[in-house]
Amino acid sequence: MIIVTDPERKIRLPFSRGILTRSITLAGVDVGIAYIIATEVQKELMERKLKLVTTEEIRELTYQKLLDHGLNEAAKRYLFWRQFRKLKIPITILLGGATGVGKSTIATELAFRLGIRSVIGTDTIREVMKRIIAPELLPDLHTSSFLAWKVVSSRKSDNSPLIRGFENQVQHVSVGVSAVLERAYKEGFNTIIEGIHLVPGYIKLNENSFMYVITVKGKKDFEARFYERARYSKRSADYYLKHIDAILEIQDFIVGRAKEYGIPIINNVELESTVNAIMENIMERLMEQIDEMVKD
Ligand SMILES: Nc1ncnc2c1ncn2[C@@H]1O[C@H](COP(=O)(O)OP(=O)(O)O)[C@@H](O)[C@H]1O
Ligand SMILES: O=C(O)[C@@H](COP(=O)(O)O)OP(=O)(O)O
Repeated sequence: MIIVTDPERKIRLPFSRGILTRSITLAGVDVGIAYIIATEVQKELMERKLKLVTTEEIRELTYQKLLDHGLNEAAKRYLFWRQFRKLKIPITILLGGATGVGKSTIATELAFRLGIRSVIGTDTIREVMKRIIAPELLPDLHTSSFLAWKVVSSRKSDNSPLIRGFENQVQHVSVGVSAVLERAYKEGFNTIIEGIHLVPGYIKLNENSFMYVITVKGKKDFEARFYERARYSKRSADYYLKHIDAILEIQDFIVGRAKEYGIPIINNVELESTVNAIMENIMERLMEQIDEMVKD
């Protein structure tokens, strides 16, 4: 058995092809190829008759194998994500977008790949706030975002009553979102927040906040997502399909805000490419930061 040691983190663990495969997939490598590379690394370690190997030696060997497979970009990403985890830079990822676009699915996949344990939905924050603030006080909290307009007579604005009602709910839920964000910044832990209430311009971001607006093109795609979600949750597709025009109008409003505030918009066609696009973007921005840190 090969024992892996990390003097810095004072750990000694048996070599695991599964753990190495997962960290290679973090670099955006297909899991099948990642497994092949992890197997090659294991084979080489066994041929060297090594009983004890450091994480640094595994990193170098894996990096070389990625290059041998012609995966140069993935090799760079592999080194980056390992360096990122060592640097312990606390990051917050925020995924906004209309209901049903795929935010919580993407959040779960990102959390797995980045080893982030704290993931919270704004609909959960809203549920907590609903228990504390009675409908008589804030009626818009106690309904879906696309129905809030029915219970509030909001201030005059250029927007439609639907959007004014939606903005009301966003403004109120943003109080809870900001509380979660501030705690994450103060405690210095990585967190992912996802939900329709993450609308650009409603929450304060810092240099380690990475916000994205997720979209789905058109009614057909929304329909498929609602039916897919209804297969394993109690959120009935018909309820959302009945309000599809309102949901589309809200998506347009959120996209407009994203363009106004320079927030990346990602059309969520295929989960894998959406997750990779977000990780690429985070990596690029973090690498700039790390370069700045090294320069200073
Ligand atoms: N890229 C995708 N392609 C196909 N289906 C997806 C994709 N992303 C998410 N889904 C599915 O769409 C449904 C809605 O996703 P979900 O994450 O619940 O949306 P949201 O959190 O934005 O309301 C889920 O059943 C999910 O499995
Ligand atoms: O208010 C809304 O539009 C959705 C938001 O759900 P997410 O998109 O945040 O999952 O909550 P629901 O109506 O299901 O209670």
